[in-house]
Amino acid sequence: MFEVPEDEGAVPPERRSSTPVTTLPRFPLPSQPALPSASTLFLQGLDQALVEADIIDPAKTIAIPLIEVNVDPTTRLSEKTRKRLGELGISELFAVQTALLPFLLPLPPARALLYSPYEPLRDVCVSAPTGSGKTLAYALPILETLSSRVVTRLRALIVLPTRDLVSQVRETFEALCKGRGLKIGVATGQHSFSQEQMQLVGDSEFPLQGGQSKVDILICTPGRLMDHLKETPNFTLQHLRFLVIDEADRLITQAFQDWLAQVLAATRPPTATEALNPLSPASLDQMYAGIPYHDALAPAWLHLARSVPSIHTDLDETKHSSCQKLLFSATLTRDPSKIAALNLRDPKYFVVKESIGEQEEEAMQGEQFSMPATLTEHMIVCQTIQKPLMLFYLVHTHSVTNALVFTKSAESTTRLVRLFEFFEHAWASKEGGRKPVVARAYSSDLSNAERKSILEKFRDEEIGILVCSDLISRGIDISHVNHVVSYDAPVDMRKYVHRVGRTARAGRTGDAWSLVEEQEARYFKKMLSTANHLNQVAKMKVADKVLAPFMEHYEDALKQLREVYSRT
Ligand SMILES: Nc1ncnc2c1ncn2[C@@H]1O[C@H](COP(=O)(O)OP(=O)(O)OP(=O)(O)O)[C@@H](O)[C@H]1O
Repeated sequence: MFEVPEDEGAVPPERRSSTPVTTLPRFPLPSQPALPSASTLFLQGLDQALVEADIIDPAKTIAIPLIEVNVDPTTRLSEKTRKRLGELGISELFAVQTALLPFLLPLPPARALLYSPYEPLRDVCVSAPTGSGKTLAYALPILETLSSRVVTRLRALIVLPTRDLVSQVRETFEALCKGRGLKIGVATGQHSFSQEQMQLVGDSEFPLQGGQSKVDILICTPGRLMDHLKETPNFTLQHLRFLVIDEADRLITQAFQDWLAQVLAATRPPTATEALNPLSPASLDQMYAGIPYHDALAPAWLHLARSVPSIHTDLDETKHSSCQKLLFSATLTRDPSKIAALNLRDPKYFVVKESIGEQEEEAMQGEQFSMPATLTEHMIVCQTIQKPLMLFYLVHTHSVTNALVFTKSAESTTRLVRLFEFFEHAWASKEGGRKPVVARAYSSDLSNAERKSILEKFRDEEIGILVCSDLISRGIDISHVNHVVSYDAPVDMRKYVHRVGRTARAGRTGDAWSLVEEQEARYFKKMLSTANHLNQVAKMKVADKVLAPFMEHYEDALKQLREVYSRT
């Protein structure tokens, strides 16, 4: 039996033996491995490409040279495009554009091919602050790449969550592509389905394996895209070179008709087995009803052509779809399960944000949001009853006009506008008959034509305050918005980021004000602090005596509002 070695110091002197005891060698106690850092733990399970994202400094710009060279090696832009940008008043590339253009426009320019079946192109995910120029970051590479096309085919598809955004992005493309011969179409359901079909594919008498298109670039909402995929003869995505999903985090969570899976499937060539299986949607018989010839199939679809004898050899290389997926958002999800649904091909991530110290990075867990550097944020905690007063106070003490005011519903939007009008008329007459500040509601209750006209009036500064629901919290670009007021506090950080991002765009300054009811304050602060953003929002206290001058007119306005509602 072994004698258990004892620590000499722990044995009383009377029990210590004079003969040395043979002790077993001591081994170090098992030690705990050092704990991984908080940021390492957070990154576990994330796509490696996301971990290795390219971080781009938001302050980075590159001047667009006007010298006469065909393709400028730095910006990768052709002379025609640089000239056009100059005419549009754009003289430099913003940070997100400085990174995307070289990546998407390879040198020499001849390599910007319309098809790349043997060298699959890498997909791209971009997270960049609101107003940082993401639209041009994809519109410019699309324009430059498609300029080399001879035949019109549907080669770029841009999917956006709302009709308003579709028409905004269309305007950008039309301005940019002027004189370049590229045809741009939209599909949002604003026109009748047959009208849209005519505009997109024309008169399709008989099915063509290669499809048919009257547009090179299609900008659409997912719902109408699905309708065309299912029901428009000869509408095909096989020639797509670019699939852009803008406001990607919102769109990929929209389950509508399983739109994403269906669109992705339509960009992939069917396997030979799928093509021969009469039950498969990709079946040749179903698709082409036995038409014996093909009409310009995309390279990766050529095996479907019945008129082309398919002789397989060991040297055959797999042909890939040439479609490159580009995902954009100011709040792009880092949730691996959601990203997985996109089936990205060797994705490259670009993140535009201030680089921060290692220690700060360490302290950050969870989703990170980067805001425009030119944005100033405030929060005012108040009682529910005081919120209208706070709005009047902001308008008349902090000159909050050219402002978007966000409420939680279309109904509260209408009510607030009525109250504001009653107050404003009384207040303006008190101030010697000056013109009252005009407020209008912008909500889903209005028709398209009404919404368009209201937005135009707001752009022309005939309307000073646009009270709206979250319908326009994403993407809408109105340069003169100086203020954003969250009259009802946003319920999550994403909403907050997109709302406040309607101001401080393209390097301009802007202010965001959040009115937070006392009972919501804890939740709101927690939301900001989880996003490591609490310190960036200044807390403002507004004393009762500052609000007192507005009180009388506010009470009058409330009385008038009550009368209106009791009558209706
Ligand atoms: N290089 C540039 N020079 C000057 N203005 C630019 C440049 N790039 C974009 N802009 C302008 O900046 C504004 C914001 O651009 P854009 O709408 O693309 O932002 P965004 O990043 O998509 O924002 P959001 O996330 O809110 O949709 C637009 O008015 C656009 O014309």
